[in-house]
Amino acid sequence: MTRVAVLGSGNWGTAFAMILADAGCDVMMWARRAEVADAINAGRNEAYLPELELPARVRATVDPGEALERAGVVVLAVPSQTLRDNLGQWGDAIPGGVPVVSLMKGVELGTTMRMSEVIAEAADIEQDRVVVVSGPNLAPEIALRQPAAGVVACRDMATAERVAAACATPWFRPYTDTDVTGAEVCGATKNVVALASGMAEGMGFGDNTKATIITRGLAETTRLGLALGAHPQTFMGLAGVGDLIATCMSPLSRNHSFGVRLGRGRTVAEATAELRTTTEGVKSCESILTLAQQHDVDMPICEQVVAVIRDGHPASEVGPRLMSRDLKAEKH
Ligand SMILES: NC(=O)C1=CN([C@@H]2O[C@H](COP(=O)(O)OP(=O)(O)OC[C@H]3O[C@@H](n4cnc5c(N)ncnc54)[C@H](O)[C@@H]3O)[C@@H](O)[C@H]2O)C=CC1
Ligand SMILES: O=C(CO)COP(=O)(O)O
Repeated sequence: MTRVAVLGSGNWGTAFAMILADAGCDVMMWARRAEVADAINAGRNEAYLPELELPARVRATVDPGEALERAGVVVLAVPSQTLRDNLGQWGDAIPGGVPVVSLMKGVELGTTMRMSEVIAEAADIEQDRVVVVSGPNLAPEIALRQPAAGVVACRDMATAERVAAACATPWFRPYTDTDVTGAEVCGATKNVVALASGMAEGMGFGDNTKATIITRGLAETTRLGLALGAHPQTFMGLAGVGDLIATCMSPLSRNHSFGVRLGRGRTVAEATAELRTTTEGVKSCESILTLAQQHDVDMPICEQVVAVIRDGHPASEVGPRLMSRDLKAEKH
């Protein structure tokens, strides 16, 4: 039986812990706050997923050393922008040789590094044992054990297979892959596209508009990914199209909900205060745009999301700006 450490006891850490337990693993979670660890040990993470009754195999502690002790797999589920700090605090306690799984969907501000790169650098982990899990996996639906699939990507296929085996259940189906870069670019960028899709919804636009944003969002995600060396097929898969559809259309997505508020005229500060949760695209839009500029990649939707979020432009200006650009061929 695999013992898994899940570092981060928020929405996705908790839902993924349940997947692992359902797949037969013993799970030890690390929580920042004692009341969260206590609640998990009592069977329910009241602060994040109160409706979910956790399997008895899921336990929690506030001591990262205790969580990581004897772990055969380590899973990281913290916000992208705090990951480096988190690893600074407990990265040394990660056991040697075991797979380290990133559940994060973001790009680090300042460095423009993907999460696997931050993990490798900050915790001195070989890239061959860094694994990325991505796909259309909204935590509240996962917590209800609704059928879903995801991608488990690692440069080393045998390591991807090992992690896939640790999280395969009758209702969660992991597909293995070796395209870590593609999975990460998809996961981070779809949050930015979901902000744009949410803005459109908040302004009262319907499904044609959202489908247009999703499809053109996929085009710019693909351009960025290919420039970074990703495999073209990844963008058509679960981490690409799959997660774009889920996140851009679902009211359960925090990025989508944040965008809806902006579309209704709220400021970034107001939307942040209303939602009070991790909304990765709000920070990563800027680092993704910088990454695109570094690689001379055109990302007009991302550019407009940055104009609204960083520069305070009204969401109502996004549509006219995108629609009035020079006409071009679709496959470009
Ligand atoms: N919630 C979802 O449906 C999904 C989330 N993800 C990704 O998983 C990652 C984590 O997201 P969630 O679990 O939803 O976030 P969350 O906000 O629900 O939980 C974040 C966890 O990180 C911990 N944490 C550690 N250090 C922190 C710090 N300095 N500041 C704030 N929190 C800190 C928090 O205590 C909390 O346990 C994100 O990158 C997100 O994009 C990916 C797929 C699905
Ligand atoms: O990544 C997710 C679903 O796959 C979760 O999306 P949000 O972070 O927008 O809630």
